[in-house]
Amino acid sequence: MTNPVFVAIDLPDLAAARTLAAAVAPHVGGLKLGLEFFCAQGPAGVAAMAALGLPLFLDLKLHDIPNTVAGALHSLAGLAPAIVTVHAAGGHAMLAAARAAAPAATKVVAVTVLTSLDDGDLSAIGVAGGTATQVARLAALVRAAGLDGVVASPHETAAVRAAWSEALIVVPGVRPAGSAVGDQKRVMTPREARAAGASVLVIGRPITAAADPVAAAAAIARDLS
Ligand SMILES: O=c1ccn([C@@H]2O[C@H](COP(=O)(O)O)[C@@H](O)[C@H]2O)c(=O)[nH]1
Repeated sequence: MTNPVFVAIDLPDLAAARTLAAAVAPHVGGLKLGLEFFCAQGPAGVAAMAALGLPLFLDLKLHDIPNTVAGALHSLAGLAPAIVTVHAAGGHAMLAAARAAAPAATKVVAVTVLTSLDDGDLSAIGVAGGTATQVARLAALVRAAGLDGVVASPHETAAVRAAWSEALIVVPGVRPAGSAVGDQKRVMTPREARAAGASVLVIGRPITAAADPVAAAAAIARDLS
């Protein structure tokens, strides 16, 4: 089985990010770079991380008008990320424009409901029906727009998988037993998330903030194997 874990390297410093990524590389399936890294290091930093040789997931959560998102994806094309994210709430036209603008080899997946939100948070921003309903609604929209899959929490993964069998389901909010939950609200263990049907497990702080990140990554890989 390919290792489904993409470690979230949420650091602003290139040297620190490279050192950490190189250390855990034997125990993960890929690297996820997000806004903290990209805003500090830009495309050149991403290219330097790509040189480590692992598949790269560029988690920029693009959310703008279709023309602007398409332009952003054209600008990123030279980095050839394995996976890139946009926000499903951008709507059908934006999602379709994103897929059309990305290289064919790049999987474009859309964030449904952030794993840091719960039903109360959705209600506070005017979304009725709760997280499960909203994820299902947005996953259907994402599929209709021709994307490769979604980002969802482990709690909605089985339902998304049942409705969309070939989806790439990217799952953050993953916490090994005993790990601090932090700002995440919809979590499960790596093994539970995988059993629910996750394609990719995004794991950051349980590895990167561990006293021994290599041991933490190795333990997760062992648990999943
Ligand atoms: O809904 C989402 C979408 C993206 N993320 C990103 O995943 C990692 C999670 O890091 P942890 O340290 O394991 O909490 C982080 O980079 C987020 O930007 C998410 O958590 N939820």
